[in-house]
Amino acid sequence: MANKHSDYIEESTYLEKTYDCVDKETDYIKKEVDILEEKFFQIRKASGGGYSNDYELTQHFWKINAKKLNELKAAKIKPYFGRIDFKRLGDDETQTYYIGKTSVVEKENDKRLVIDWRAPIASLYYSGELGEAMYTAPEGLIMGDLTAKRQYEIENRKLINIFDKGLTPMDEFLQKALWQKKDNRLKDIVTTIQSEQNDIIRADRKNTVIVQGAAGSGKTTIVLHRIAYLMYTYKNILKPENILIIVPNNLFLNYIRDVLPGLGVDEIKQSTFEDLALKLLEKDYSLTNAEDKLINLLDLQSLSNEEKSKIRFTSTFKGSYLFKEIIDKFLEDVINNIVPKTDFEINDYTIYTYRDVWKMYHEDYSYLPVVPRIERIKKHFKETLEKRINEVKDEIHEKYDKLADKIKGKNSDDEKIRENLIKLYNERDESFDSIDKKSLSSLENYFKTWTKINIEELYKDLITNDSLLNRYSSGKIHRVNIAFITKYSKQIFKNKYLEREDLSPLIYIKNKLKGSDSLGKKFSHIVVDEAQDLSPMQMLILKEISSNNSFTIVGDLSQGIHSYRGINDWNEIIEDIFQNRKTQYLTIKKCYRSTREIMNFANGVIKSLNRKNLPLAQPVLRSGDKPFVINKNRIEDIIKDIKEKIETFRKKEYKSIAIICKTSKECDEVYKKLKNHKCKDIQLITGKDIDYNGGVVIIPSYLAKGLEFDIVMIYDCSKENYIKDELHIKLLYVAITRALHQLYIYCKNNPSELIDEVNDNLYIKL
Ligand SMILES: Nc1ncnc2c1ncn2[C@@H]1O[C@H](COP(=O)(O)OP(=O)(O)OP(=O)(O)O)[C@@H](O)[C@H]1O
Repeated sequence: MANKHSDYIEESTYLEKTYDCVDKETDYIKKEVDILEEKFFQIRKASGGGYSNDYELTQHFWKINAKKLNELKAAKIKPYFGRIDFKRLGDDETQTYYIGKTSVVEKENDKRLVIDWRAPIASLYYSGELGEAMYTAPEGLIMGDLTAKRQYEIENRKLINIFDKGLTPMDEFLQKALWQKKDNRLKDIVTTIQSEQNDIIRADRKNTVIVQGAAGSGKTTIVLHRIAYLMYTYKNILKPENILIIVPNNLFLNYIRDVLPGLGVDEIKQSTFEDLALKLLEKDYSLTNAEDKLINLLDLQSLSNEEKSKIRFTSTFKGSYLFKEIIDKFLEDVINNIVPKTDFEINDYTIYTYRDVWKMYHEDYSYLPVVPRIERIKKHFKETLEKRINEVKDEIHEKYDKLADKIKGKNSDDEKIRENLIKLYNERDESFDSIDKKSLSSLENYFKTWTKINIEELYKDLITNDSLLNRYSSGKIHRVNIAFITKYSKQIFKNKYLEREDLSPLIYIKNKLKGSDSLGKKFSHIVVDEAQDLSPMQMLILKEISSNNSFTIVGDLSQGIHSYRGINDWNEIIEDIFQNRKTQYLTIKKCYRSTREIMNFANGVIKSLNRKNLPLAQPVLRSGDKPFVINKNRIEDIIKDIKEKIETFRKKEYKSIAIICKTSKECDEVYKKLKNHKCKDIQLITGKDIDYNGGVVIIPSYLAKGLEFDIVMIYDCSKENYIKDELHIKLLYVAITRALHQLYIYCKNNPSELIDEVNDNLYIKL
């Protein structure tokens, strides 16, 4: 216990002093907030609700104070959790640093009692070993000697425990955190960030950081902490509205929504790729249901294997780098054929020759994307038209002057000459008039002869046209596959839909033809979670809306249940999309979510994939029950067992229990059956836009991806329901790795081959 520690009295005094400071600071800021709120009221009254500079300024200070007050609220519970003693090379004295979620400063003497966990030196707390140590600060690498590393357990303003690195196992602290029961929200981990996680959180902002992380290794948690770190470290450069997080669905968005505000970061833009894509396209396309394709691929009856493989191929193709190259070639031809091979004429007088226009289009303005280029040329024409017409008129003048000279030189009487000259000059003036009158309409008509650019039509032309795809793919795709792609796409478009795989090529075309400005503002940092489900083409689009290639991309290929439209190898992204420029590839293997037994079992299942380049997750620390595989002859008996287990776990106060099914249809069936058995308070999640409320939930595994539950029961993992193919292996792996403490797998009659192949020492058969 802490009171047996030799530094207990000293540490307790420091804690009291810190609490004192937090209390005082809180009182001070509360008063400031009151004053500012009163000021608000007065300004509003005086300005009658109108805009005022003073109001903006007051609001700015109010926001800063309200944020600090929030941070102090957390500090009031626990002002710090760790400490390091560090002697900088060349210094005589060792300095002590207490580390907390937010800094605490003594106003009177400006003394920092607690430093923020994101401060450069705090990195030593997470990654430094006792002895020689170093960390990176804005001024460069700082070397020195790390003489102590300490953790504190504080409850109700009292010091409960002190752990010293080297004397007590530091894992104890982490163990306690991991044994906690989880509710419906992800939590921050500032007190227990591990060294390999710290490296990702603090990785160079300018790099494209790509992380392959095992299930439960903390990827989601880490990226959120990385954002908090970046916002703190680069507060003068990064604005929250310029940071973007891409998440798989809205359920997931709700699941992570407390973490960033808890770390003092607000107003970060978070979106699914589809929502973002529709905004970039500025059109409200109707999309086919995102999960329908997966459900079709999982259905073991409706489609033949050949059909499934073609559907998979079409999805892969639409998101591939190869398709990007095909689009490039196709657009090159479109762009080269926009300008008609004719002169711009008015009344047979050439205002601009085809050669002039060609030069403008292919040389003078070729630096512009084609749509703004055409606009620029139109503008140029309008600006110079009058001058050009005057030049043409001068030529006409000359022509008529010559004609007049001829008339004058003729041997006719004066009256005749006069008549002819009047006729000639009238003709000339009429011609001038006509040119003037027709100038604008001729210009318009001339541009009407240019090929029209309609992004949607261009895309649909390409993806539904066998000969175009054949021509531009240069034999890289088999004709049979092309025929399927075009037929399949026609069918979707006929029903006035697009599928999500169509969105990125459309944006790509828009970007190519209209330029990246047409995609709106650029982001200074983009985070992609569950990145294995995004295609190379989607990554390319994200790259287009990034101002600097500053990315944090995390995912797990073992969980790539959408691998038919996602990424199968991180090298595809590193080489094709980011072209090896400033990319940093990292792997994290340790799983913090599930017990060792659950993770060993999950590894047994994923081994069936036979992928040598996929590192297995390393289970750490916690040990619990082996997973239970429960075999019943009747579905009714499975339901009864699930019901009994729910009742038992509820009594044990587990906060989150999931029954994970293969599809939403299966979820509906289980839900009805449990209801018939009077099993109450169960939430059914099958669609999108839903928030998990905690407690018992029935959910398909593709929606459970990213989430976690104290107890997981997998419904019907029988031979007929889970076959040995890539999709089923990954789906089962995802379901298993959602469990923190206990896992039950139900099978009707016989377990799936995927379970049979796991070493039977790794689970208990019931
Ligand atoms: N250093 C840590 N200390 C305490 N808990 C941690 C730590 N790292 C991760 N965790 C916990 O492990 C669980 C898994 O984290 P998270 O969901 O971020 O992992 P993930 O890699 O995104 O998982 P998946 O890919 O399987 O969805 C969470 O409960 C998280 O709080």
